[in-house]
Amino acid sequence: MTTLPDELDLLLLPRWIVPVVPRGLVLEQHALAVHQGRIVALLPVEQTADLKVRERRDLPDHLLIPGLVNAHGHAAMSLFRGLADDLPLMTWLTDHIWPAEGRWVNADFVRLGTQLAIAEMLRGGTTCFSDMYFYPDVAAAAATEAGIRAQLAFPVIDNPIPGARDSAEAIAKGLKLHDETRHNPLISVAFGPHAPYTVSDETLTRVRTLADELDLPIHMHIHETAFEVDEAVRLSGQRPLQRLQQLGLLSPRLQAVHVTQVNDDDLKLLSDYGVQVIHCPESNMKLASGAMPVQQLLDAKVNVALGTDGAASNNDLDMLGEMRSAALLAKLTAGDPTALDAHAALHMATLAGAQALGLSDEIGSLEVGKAADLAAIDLSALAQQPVYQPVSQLLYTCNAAQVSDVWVAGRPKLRAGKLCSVDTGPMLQQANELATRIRKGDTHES
Ligand SMILES: CSC[C@H]1O[C@@H](n2cnc3c(O)ncnc32)[C@H](O)[C@@H]1O
Ligand SMILES: [Zn+2]
Repeated sequence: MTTLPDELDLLLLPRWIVPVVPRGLVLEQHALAVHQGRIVALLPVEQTADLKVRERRDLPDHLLIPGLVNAHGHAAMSLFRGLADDLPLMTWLTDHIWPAEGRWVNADFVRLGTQLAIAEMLRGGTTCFSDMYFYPDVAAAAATEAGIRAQLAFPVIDNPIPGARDSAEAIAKGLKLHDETRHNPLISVAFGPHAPYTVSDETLTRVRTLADELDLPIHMHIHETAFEVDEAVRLSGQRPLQRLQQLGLLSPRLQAVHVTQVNDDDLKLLSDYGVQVIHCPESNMKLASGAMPVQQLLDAKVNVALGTDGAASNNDLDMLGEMRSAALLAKLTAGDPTALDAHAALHMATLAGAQALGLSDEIGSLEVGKAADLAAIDLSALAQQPVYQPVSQLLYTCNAAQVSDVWVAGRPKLRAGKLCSVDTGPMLQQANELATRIRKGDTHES
């Protein structure tokens, strides 16, 4: 047994611990010890009596789990929450979201929207998120300041975008961000080619070459709707996944987001190439984009992570709610109530997310040596009694409101339901002032 430090930074004593590895394990009468930002022990409570600790937290009604990993979103779009609802994807994007982005998105917008999204995510137990949005350098700074883990997928599109005149400039800026953040333990950077229908073969080839050279992930919306796939077949005779295979993009470093359209050939490609797949069930349902065949993918040994997508299409960033939606939708899609059980859904929202983002050596499960990214959920509410199985309760009765405490790399971010060191007042005031102007169609952007 490894020796513990003379004095531990933190000792947590929750009612239950679900470490996610090994799958299905629920520990009672156990404690988790944290030192210098890392998990240093998971041990029976009776072995903790003589331990010297700086802080000891009793969590008598709580379930301790790994921090949730939101594997896909557009954080700053929190400022567009509710702007355009109940529409299909392409109408939503082309008639509402893209015009609004062209008019309103600048560095200040991204700073405020990302700060707001981070506050919401920490409040709901998310300790790591993947973001694909404009001004990724600004989003990286907001994440660093808040002390949350993030993957920034810098956007690459064959059109001018806020913050970059063309794809070459977007790539140059993205690689600069990669260089500047290489020593930042909370930040990682990925290529973010938006979607098969907005990025040319030439640009995708450039992305693939650079991603191979630098060993960086590629994060992309793929096979989101039947329309996307049918249009690609109509125009080129190929499904997007076939095209990406030809261009050399399929690999375990590809993070394919949405993937609601999967025929047998697609399934084989995803499985053979070890592509990471990211499921966004609520966005897919709200835009009626389609339903990912989750159980089929899992049966084919494809890693499936979970994401909320942006707040403009979800409309929240609540990963516990997303887990429940994923489980319910998987059962309906498979016609099988055993599909995506509670432990499988928790795995999807934690370790599978970490694996998809290339971070599973560091986060995603409660194992000695991993970073202390943790969430405690209070299961004492009336509507949660009695508790036969805490993970069942977590999945089928909880949402963000029951998350009580959150740590990232051992640092407290939420304590007894209150965000630590974030004053949401000014942020909310600015967000509401901006929303008033957006609603009125104000043309002045300062
Ligand atoms: C290149 S920055 C991200 C870009 O993507 C847009 N977006 C948001 N949600 C979706 C979605 O579900 N599918 C495709 N594109 C989406 C966002 O508005 C930005 O323009
Ligand atoms: Zn998206």
